[in-house]
Amino acid sequence: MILVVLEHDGTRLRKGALEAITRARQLSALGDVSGVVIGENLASVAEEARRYVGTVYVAEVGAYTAEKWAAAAYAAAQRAGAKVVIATGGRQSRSWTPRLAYRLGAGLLEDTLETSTDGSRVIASRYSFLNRVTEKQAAGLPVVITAKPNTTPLAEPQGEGSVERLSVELPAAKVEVLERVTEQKKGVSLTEATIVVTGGRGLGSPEAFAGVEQLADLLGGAVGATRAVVDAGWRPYGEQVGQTGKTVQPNAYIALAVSGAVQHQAGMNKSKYIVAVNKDAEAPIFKIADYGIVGDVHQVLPALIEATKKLKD
Ligand SMILES: Cc1cc2nc3c(=O)[nH]c(=O)nc-3n(C[C@H](O)[C@H](O)[C@H](O)COP(=O)(O)OP(=O)(O)OC[C@H]3O[C@@H](n4cnc5c(N)ncnc54)[C@H](O)[C@@H]3O)c2cc1C
Repeated sequence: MILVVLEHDGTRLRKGALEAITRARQLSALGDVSGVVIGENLASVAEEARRYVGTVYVAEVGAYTAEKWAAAAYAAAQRAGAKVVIATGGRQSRSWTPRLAYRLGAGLLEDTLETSTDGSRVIASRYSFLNRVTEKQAAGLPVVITAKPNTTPLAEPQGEGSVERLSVELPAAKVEVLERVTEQKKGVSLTEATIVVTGGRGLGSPEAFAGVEQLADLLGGAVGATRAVVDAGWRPYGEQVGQTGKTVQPNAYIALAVSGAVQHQAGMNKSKYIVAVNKDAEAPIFKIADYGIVGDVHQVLPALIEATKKLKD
């Protein structure tokens, strides 16, 4: 049996959960797929989840702590008899999956780009050594895997699974959460956005990002940035797209004054449509772009904003 720990936002499954289900289905030689939803008030996510997996285990354990998530995933893995556990890669899973792997006596394949099986082991590729190297790993069973977001197609619903409530033995908390303040983020999240508008160093200044933000807002998309821009302190690291930043897979990726270095491409080349604006016709980004405009971004971006406004009116 394969168990997928299904990430959600309290109401719906996140995109990363649908990618993790695809990963599980790709390993179907190792068993059927079940899932677990962990958190509080899980009725609606459990209902959605059962359209994707055979059994959905529901672990009502309250607000997040790494100990609770590890305990809930462990209980679900035991109940399901799972030898493979798959979760979405990210900050949160980096803290609870090692605990789970330890309790299961399992290997841990972290932040994998793709996974397959030779029948008895899971083979995975991932970036390592500060993302300078792509390496291939193999682990026997049991194994815990995290899948780097935006590397895998989203799963489609498949039938009607059952829902089972899980009783979880929670460890005594060693750390108490005294207060939790959630940042009110403007706009959509970069990794979940269907449109991403990314600005590169060729914009010339942090102020020029006002136009990037405006276009992203008009299109209902998110703002991305290259590492050159982040290193210069123009934009926060959370917006960096690429090998050492986020991987995105939107329907449309608009790259403004971005050269398209391989390390940047590693984070966006799976986008459905790529649109590039660059004054240099030889810029590498044009090699992967579906639509390209050779021109000065300071003229093209205002024109794009005006055209988008007109289309919306
Ligand atoms: C180990 C490692 C990891 C890395 N990880 C990442 C990563 O995660 N993400 C990432 O982005 N990079 C990463 N990099 C850096 C990467 O190699 C590039 O240096 C970076 O992507 C370049 O950013 P850029 O395209 O904004 O800048 P540049 O390469 O300087 O490109 C600017 C572009 O703007 C164009 N331009 C200039 N003025 C205008 C104008 N007025 N109008 C239109 N176009 C204009 C230029 O023609 C040029 O193509 C990494 C590098 C290493 C070594």
